[in-house]
Amino acid sequence: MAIKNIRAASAAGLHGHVVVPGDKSVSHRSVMFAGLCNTPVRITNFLRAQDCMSTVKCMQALGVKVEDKGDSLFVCGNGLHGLKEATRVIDAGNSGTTLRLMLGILAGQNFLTTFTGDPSLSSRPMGRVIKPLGKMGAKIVGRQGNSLLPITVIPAATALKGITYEMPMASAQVKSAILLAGLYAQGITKVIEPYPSRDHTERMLNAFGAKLVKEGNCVSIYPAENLEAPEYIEVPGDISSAAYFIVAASIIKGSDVLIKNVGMNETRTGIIDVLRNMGAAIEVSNMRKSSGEPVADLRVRYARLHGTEIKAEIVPRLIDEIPVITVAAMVADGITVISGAQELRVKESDRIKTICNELGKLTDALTEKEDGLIIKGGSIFKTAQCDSCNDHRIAMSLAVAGAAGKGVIVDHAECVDISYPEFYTTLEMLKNNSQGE
Ligand SMILES: O=C(O)C1=C[C@@H](OP(=O)(O)O)[C@@H](O)[C@H](O)C1
Ligand SMILES: C=C(OP(=O)(O)O)C(=O)O
Repeated sequence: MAIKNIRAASAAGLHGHVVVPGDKSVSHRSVMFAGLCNTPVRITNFLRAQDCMSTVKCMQALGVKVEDKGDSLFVCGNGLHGLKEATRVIDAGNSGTTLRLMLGILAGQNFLTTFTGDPSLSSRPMGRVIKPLGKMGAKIVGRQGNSLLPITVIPAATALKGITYEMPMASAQVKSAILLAGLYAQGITKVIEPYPSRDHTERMLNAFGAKLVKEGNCVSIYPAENLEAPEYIEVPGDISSAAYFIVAASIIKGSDVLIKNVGMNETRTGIIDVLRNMGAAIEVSNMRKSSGEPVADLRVRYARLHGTEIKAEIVPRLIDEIPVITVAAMVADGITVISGAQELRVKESDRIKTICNELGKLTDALTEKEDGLIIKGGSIFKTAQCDSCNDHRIAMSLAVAGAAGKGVIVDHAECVDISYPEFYTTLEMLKNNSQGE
């Protein structure tokens, strides 16, 4: 499936209900942290997509037993100090989260590990975790002055030491890598971020008995002797996957869609705040907790949207949703300006460029800025053949734009398998449901 032909939605719009798959960030962490315990952990609603499977293979290579029994994933580790040296180079695939968090876990081990990855991951900056881990005493080397894959973690001569680190960017991956290394360090490790990023690591480590203290944008972790897992973890639905249907239902006339079991952690709900601010009709109901994370059902109906301004402080709360928010802004009345989003340049693709080049084939509305975009709303959609550039979030955003406009052909469409393998089937199902179902 190298090419996918997405047809425009009918005049009836999108209808029906969707249960989005498990959250990617929480799935990664569940298998990593469970693998650092010495009692078995059952994980339900684990995201079986390529990125999370990279994490599973990584933990298996380090001696952790992970078994998929259909409805649940069973993880059985050998304790916080029980990881074993892998016999081969470990492939982190396309997943930045896998590689960066694993570097944090491995920084304090007394064995050697070498990582590789796909061409996209091999061009993404890793100095942002290697530098602070180096300050803690870790020995990590890589290509291009210890900044790119392949990367080797060398056993450190002495124990890691806690540091206070002021992060130059708001990044949950960098924060998490340092906090994980902090579990193995002597003394307290403190991380300060410019703006709050997703806090799944802090919540889950806390539930596993680690001592963390949060004060504003600063979080400290104490060294741990061991981690104690709950018997089971239920992964909430991924709001980043729900985002495509939240936007599609908001911009396709006649739509009325119910999205069930969506993770509502407030470090992730920036998209709801922004779309509501643009006039979207999003109703939240059935708010509850799922293994320490808030979840809810979302009813989204078509509404006329207007342009907005998205600034640096909210960007970490919606970083992965900016490609699809751009699609909403292309339809909205007036101008939308996105600033402070330069982190998009170091994702699976340079997302600012890819958005402008590929979504730009469907409209004249987009202007590139160094740190974001200017989007002229109310634009006429054309149809075109566009390239996802092997970036899953771009592929799904192109599909939403095609469904909302005049259709689109997506090249390298199969990359949705990174985070949402059932995406195209679900979109077609919503398009085919008759109105008032
Ligand atoms: O910690 C995580 O699970 C993630 C953090 C974000 O990356 P950064 O922390 O690099 O911004 C996000 O883009 C990525 O999809 C998942
Ligand atoms: C940036 C993403 O993931 P990662 O950094 O884990 O590759 C993403 O899923 O959009």
